[in-house]
Amino acid sequence: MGTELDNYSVHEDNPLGYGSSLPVPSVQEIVRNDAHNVPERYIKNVEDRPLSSEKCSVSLDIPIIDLSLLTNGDEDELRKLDFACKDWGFFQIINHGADEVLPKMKAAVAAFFELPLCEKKKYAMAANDVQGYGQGYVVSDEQKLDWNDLLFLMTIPSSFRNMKYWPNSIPGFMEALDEYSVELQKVIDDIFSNLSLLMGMEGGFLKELHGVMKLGMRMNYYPTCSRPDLVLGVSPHSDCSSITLLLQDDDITALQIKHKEAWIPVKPVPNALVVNIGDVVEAWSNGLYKSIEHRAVTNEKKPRISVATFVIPGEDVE
Ligand SMILES: O=C(O)CCC(=O)C(=O)O
Ligand SMILES: [Fe+2]
Repeated sequence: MGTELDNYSVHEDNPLGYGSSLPVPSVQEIVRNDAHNVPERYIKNVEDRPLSSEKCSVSLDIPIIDLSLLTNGDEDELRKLDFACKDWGFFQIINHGADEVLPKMKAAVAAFFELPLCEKKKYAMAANDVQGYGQGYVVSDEQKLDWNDLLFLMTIPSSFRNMKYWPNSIPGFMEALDEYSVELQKVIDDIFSNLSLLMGMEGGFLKELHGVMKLGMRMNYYPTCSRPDLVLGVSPHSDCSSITLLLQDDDITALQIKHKEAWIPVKPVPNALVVNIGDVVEAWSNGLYKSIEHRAVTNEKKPRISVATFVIPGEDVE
């Protein structure tokens, strides 16, 4: 199982210590040149394909948590959150207060991927970095690749920003990321204060446990694929964040999570954010809350955009 943002040691020339990636072609460009081309390197081994022998169940939905109820101290909703973290490791939040900025954020990300390749390449990930435009964590020439292009940026704290990766030709791009980061921080505070209560701690406990809390945003672009049965948008992995918040298109079901040995599709709820427990909270909760394996599939009809925001504790945190 691959894990986002971990399994790497800190290098002197790699300020974030998240490792580095070999350059591979833009999938968006492969599809633009020939919509029917699915190069060998993207074709998963039979057992790893989206519809391999594993059960695919469509009858279950992950829990939906009303964040406004939680902030009003609703005990039933708090119990629901506890169940969601234990039994699913995933939930969707509604009434989170960030609705207004979501379309702006989606538009900013879409505008970036609409830029011509030569323009996007100005922001290409350097060999020793994870920030920038690229194709994820490629460590070997033999590795099977995912059907996905991405732009990864640290947004908070601003001292972790590397401005050479921030597209400056898109009006409103920085404002959208700034606003989205500010709104998400409030949502994150609310979630952690409720998780702290569930763990029998003071409301501010888990937030403080992070030390310097950082936000890293992985903006994903999944082009259409003529053979969605052969490829994966993102291979199965768990996030090594404390929690991750996912913004996704309202009309495409692509994210799948491992639940009781089956891959369960996460049906988008308009304006909701998908939240998942990462490896850090799994450890902090002594394994009570689960960091669940997930993956994304592709489709033939419509490209998809998602933004995964990883909440990352300070380096010195146990
Ligand atoms: O796009 C998705 O639905 C999932 C993305 C994801 O899991 C990630 O970026 O870590
Ligand atoms: Fe993920």
